Amino acid sequence: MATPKVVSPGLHPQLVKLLEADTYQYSKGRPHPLSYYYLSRTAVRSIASLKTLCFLSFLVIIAWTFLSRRSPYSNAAWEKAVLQSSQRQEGGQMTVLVTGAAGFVGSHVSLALKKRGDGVVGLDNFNDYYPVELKRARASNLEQAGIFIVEGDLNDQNLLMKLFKLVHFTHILHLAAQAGVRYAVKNPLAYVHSNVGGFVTLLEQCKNSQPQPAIVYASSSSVYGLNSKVPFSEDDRTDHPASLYAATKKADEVLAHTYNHIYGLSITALRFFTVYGPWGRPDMAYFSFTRNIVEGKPITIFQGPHGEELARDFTFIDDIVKGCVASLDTALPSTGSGGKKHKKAQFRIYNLGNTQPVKVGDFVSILEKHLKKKAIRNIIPMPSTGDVMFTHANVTRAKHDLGYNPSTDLSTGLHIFVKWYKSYYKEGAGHEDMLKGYKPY
Ligand SMILES: O=C(O)[C@H]1O[C@H](OP(=O)(O)OP(=O)(O)OC[C@H]2O[C@@H](n3ccc(=O)[nH]c3=O)[C@H](O)[C@@H]2O)[C@H](O)[C@@H](O)[C@H]1O
Repeated sequence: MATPKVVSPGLHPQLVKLLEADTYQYSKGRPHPLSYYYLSRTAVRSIASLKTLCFLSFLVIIAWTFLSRRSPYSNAAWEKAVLQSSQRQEGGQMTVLVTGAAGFVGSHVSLALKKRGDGVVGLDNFNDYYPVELKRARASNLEQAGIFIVEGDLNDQNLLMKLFKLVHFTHILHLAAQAGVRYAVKNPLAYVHSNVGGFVTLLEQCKNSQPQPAIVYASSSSVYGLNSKVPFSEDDRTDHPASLYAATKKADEVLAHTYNHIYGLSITALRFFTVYGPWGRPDMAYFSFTRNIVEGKPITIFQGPHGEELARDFTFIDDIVKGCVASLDTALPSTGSGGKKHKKAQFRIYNLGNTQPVKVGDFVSILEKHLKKKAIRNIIPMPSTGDVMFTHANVTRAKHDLGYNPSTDLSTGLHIFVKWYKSYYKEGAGHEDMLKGYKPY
């Protein structure tokens, strides 16, 4: 092939040299090292490589930022905080993992355990079932007491593995759950995820631990469902749940039995009866009714099919805390290792109620007295969202085994709650905005 002629009159000699060199590629089949073609290709390639490098660096920075936010548990500071929180102080006998530590019951029991010297590590996913700011505020109380809350989900096997590798927990107080009876109609899978999936993930981790911890966990009065024998005793039938929430709590009880039977895990189920008190749950009636009465808004009171009033065995938080602590103190060690049970392990179920059911209308009257304000009562037929007509605990077994003795009557307990509510949500305290726009299901 003939070499193309480069005509270059009047051009700068350096440019002529380059243009001539550019023809080199035609004759030799490859670009001359001085050609435009070669130089421009090289420049383009360098720019492209630089671009790729910049893009990759950008990806790395994004991934690092994302992972470091999603997995705060991968750094040394996190491990130090967990270890510090797990340290026992003088008088402490156990090292407890409290799941749901930023929750209502979890935060109270964590503080009680820490106060007497036990090592306490919290775990909570800070979900937004009700305003998260309240959970953050509880968590900040715990932080001040030296309790670190790991932020993560129970279903995260890697997180649990890492946590159990770092700390030898003697006890697990498992209170994390998707709570609320009526919301289960709206979001059933949230209950399956937390109450069934999360519980099994935790049991799996405990079963594999060496040595295995003893487990105390929250069941619910709702497992009695349509049971009509009063008061409710632990041996009564619990196979007629009225809500999906209750069904998942019943599932927990049978799952717990299986792990106790096969793997020797020591397990105690506590059936809580409508727990109320300071730092409580905004989705529950005592809280939302208080808010509405204070704000002059109507409250909705459910009625049975023949106009009957519903009744609950409302139980004050301090009594529940005592029941939880006594259950941990009396829990025997698990008996398994290497995925096998070596002898029969402890399996217990207790009612933790107040033993004095109160009709919802009377409970509202007590609230009115403490709030010094009348409620606007809107009475409607009970919607078919899983409520039961009444609950009433027989606590003979808990009394005998745990020394459980509920001592706060509803009026005293609501007085304490109202005092807390008024100081926490007082105008200007900055907390009132937390509840704005929130409406319990
Ligand atoms: O012991 C339990 O196992 C459960 O207790 C709690 O459920 P409940 O007993 O339903 O409490 P809560 O909502 O305070 O309603 C109280 C009463 O007010 C009635 N109620 C409620 C709302 C309303 O708008 N109107 C009304 O009449 C209502 O019908 C009821 O009669 C926990 O939420 C739950 O997580 C679980 O732990």
